[in-house]
Amino acid sequence: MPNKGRLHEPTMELLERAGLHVERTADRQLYADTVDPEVTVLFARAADIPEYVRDGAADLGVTGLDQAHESGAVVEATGDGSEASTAGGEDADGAALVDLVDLGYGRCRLVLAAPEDGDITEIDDVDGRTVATEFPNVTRSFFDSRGIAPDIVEVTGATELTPHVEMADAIVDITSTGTTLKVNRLAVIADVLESSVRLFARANVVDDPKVGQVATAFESVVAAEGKRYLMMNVPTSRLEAVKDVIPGMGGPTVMDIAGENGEDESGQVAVHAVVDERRVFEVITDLKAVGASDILVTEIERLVE
Ligand SMILES: Nc1ncnc2c1ncn2[C@@H]1O[C@H](COP(=O)(O)OP(=O)(O)OP(=O)(O)O)[C@@H](O)[C@H]1O
Ligand SMILES: O=P(O)(O)OC[C@H]1O[C@H](OP(=O)(O)OP(=O)(O)O)[C@H](O)[C@@H]1O
Ligand SMILES: [Mg+2]
Repeated sequence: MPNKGRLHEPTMELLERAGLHVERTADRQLYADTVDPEVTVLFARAADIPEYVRDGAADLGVTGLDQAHESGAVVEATGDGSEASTAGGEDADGAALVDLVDLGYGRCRLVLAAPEDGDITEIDDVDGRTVATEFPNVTRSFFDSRGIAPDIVEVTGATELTPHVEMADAIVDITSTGTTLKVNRLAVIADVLESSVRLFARANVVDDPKVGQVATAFESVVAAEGKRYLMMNVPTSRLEAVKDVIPGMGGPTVMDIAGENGEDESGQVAVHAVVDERRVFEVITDLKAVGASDILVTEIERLVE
């Protein structure tokens, strides 16, 4: 997993929520045990993680899809039936990376951009010009597949500066909010790649049961994201109206409320349901209107579907 930078914290949080508590003793420690004796965590640069996994130094890796492509790996999709895709050149040693789970964070686009008021307005204009990037392999294969041959200059950061100091005519760089491009007066010419952080495995470990367990645990955290758990009391006579308000995932769970003798004396049932967090406000208003009371809203840590 990433040792620093923007991907470090969310990845640590993901491991915690997935139940894989990391037992780290020092801040700069580069490997650590987890509560699972079969799972050890290595901390490396986001850009190096695909190489660790392809080499077999690690079996699984958490990093951006952009980094996987830049490493030159063949990236195979799983689970969603989509075709395996390749970018960034051939996988010489045959060590493909399997994209197991889209973890949802680090969402960004790799784009071709050029000065707003310059003479580059479409991809073809870049032919014979200079493009600066932190992603030379992805950039080269993007232009190769279009029969365009710019000079590619590799930089390690602050790429947006290069067109203003005559180092490059255009750039291929990451954008998410678009702020950095805008303040540097650069316009998007074309999309190169969409990326987010993924759980990758080396192809030859995909069938390992432990790899499956980690993937399922990570998936359950992603599935719980943006969901809330609602608990409430409902008069039996109002149950159907409440069910109409919360269609939920396979409908709500309905339980008897035990009275003193273990019998339902209140004429009420307890109803539990999973609701999209964006709908919570609206759903609570509707639930109260149809007679629900004592409504509790809680976060969901994991959701194993
Ligand atoms: N602005 C951004 N928004 C969303 N995701 C991003 C953004 N910048 C980078 N990423 C994702 O994070 C990955 C790691 O980025 P990078 O290697 O630049 O590390 P960093 O966390 O930005 O740290 P630093 O730039 O200080 O080395 C990228 O490959 C990309 O997948
Ligand atoms: O569209 P925005 O929201 O502005 O984000 C895009 C910027 O974020 C990243 O930079 P980062 O802060 O990681 O610095 P770096 O260039 O040194 O990696 C990326 O390289 C872009 O410069
Ligand atoms: Mg960065």
